[in-house]
Amino acid sequence: MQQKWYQATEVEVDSLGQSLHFYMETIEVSRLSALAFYAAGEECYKGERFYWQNREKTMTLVGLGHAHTIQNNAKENRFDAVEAEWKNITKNCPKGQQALQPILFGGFTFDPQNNVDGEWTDFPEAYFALATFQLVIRDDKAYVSIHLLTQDQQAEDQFEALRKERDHLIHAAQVKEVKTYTKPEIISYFEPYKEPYLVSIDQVTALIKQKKADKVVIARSLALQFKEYVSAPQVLSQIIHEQPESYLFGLEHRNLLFFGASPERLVKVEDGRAFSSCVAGSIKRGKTAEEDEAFGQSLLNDPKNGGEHQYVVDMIAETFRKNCVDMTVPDRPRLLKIRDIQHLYTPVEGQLNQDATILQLTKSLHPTPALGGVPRKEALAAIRKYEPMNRGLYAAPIGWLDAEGNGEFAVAIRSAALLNDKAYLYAGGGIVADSEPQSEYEETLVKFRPMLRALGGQLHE
Ligand SMILES: C=C(O[C@@H]1C=C(C(=O)O)C=C[C@H]1O)C(=O)O
Ligand SMILES: [Mg+2]
Repeated sequence: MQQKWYQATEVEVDSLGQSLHFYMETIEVSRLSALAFYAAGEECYKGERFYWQNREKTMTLVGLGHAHTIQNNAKENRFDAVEAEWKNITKNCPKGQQALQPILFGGFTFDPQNNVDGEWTDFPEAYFALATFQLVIRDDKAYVSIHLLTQDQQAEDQFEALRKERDHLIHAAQVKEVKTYTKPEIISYFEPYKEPYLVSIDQVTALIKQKKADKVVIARSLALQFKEYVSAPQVLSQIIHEQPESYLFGLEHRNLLFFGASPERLVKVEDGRAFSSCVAGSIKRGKTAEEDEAFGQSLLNDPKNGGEHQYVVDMIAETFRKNCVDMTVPDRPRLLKIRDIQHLYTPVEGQLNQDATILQLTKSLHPTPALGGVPRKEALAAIRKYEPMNRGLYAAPIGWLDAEGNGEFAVAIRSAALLNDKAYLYAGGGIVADSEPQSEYEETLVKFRPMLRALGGQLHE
């Protein structure tokens, strides 16, 4: 017999001035493939799906369909607006049982001041969804929830139809053979701003030498054209197999899938404890264990990378100091090794103050000097001036929160936007006074690699 929980609560959605009823039901199901569940939504829920898995693989989340979206273009107010609306919707939700929590998933774009047209045109500055069908796999248990927000007080028929649809989706995910997806076939590969990028590194280091900023993260993109349409499950399956040691994420908005495999946590909140990670300073992996070790040691001892890293530690530690008690920050970084690259890494944690929340921390932390720079204002101005693109969700916070204030946001690097038969990959690096254009360029090539591999390409060394 399946475990089953059903709840109905009344909420007010202020922005619409409406009173809504929130019906939800959660069942425990035998473990199923999260990707197969995602793929089961291919026909009916394209454009309204999301996928998430944390680094430790202890939490996997899939959403199909939108029971409700929270989106806005409220600039610096966007974090508060999302928080207020989510609080309103969930204020009558029963607390205490993690498995029954409705989850809000989405992201905040990197820079709401950026209006450069392209693949991110029309993408909201804050874009979050509560899924109609939510799959959560935690500690080897799988739960599927139905969420329905409606004005109807009598929604039994509607809810019954959703139960049928849920059973159909679970069945499809459980019985279909595990599909093996082929890699997309690339027909053209284009580095749109290679020359301007190299020039901009010199311009930014000049700016830094004139003491107008200390560090600025400059990024660029790579454009791919495929032979034919590429599907979301097809690319997600590649990163699931190829990047197991990273956060994995996919978020659909209309015909765009933003996806990636990031090693970097922005913030996690669990039962009142907050965690962040400082990840900055990079070197490639060695071809042998010995070479890898030697590269790692040289990264740990390199003053230029150490400088890039320290700006991040100082800023995240300062933010935690303001929002937490019992804060811990190790004295020196260690190495974070992932498939294609090694980074300097310093974890930070603390006990959250009463009034601090995951979205308030996200608001304060974004962008950290790992993605923006120091000072923040000057760095953002330099990015707007020297980066001829729109980052969209690249380098931005992406993740989830529940009704009790738990949640996690990753920094959406090692990421790409897929639009039908085209993809745009993004990568950047921290520029400090002694950065050199050619080695920064090569660092971005290494950072493109995870998404390029997933999309069927490879780099000429
Ligand atoms: C900006 C990126 O990565 C960031 C920059 C790093 C660096 O310059 O050393 C390292 C890790 C990330 O914080 C990216 O991957 O695009
Ligand atoms: Mg770097």
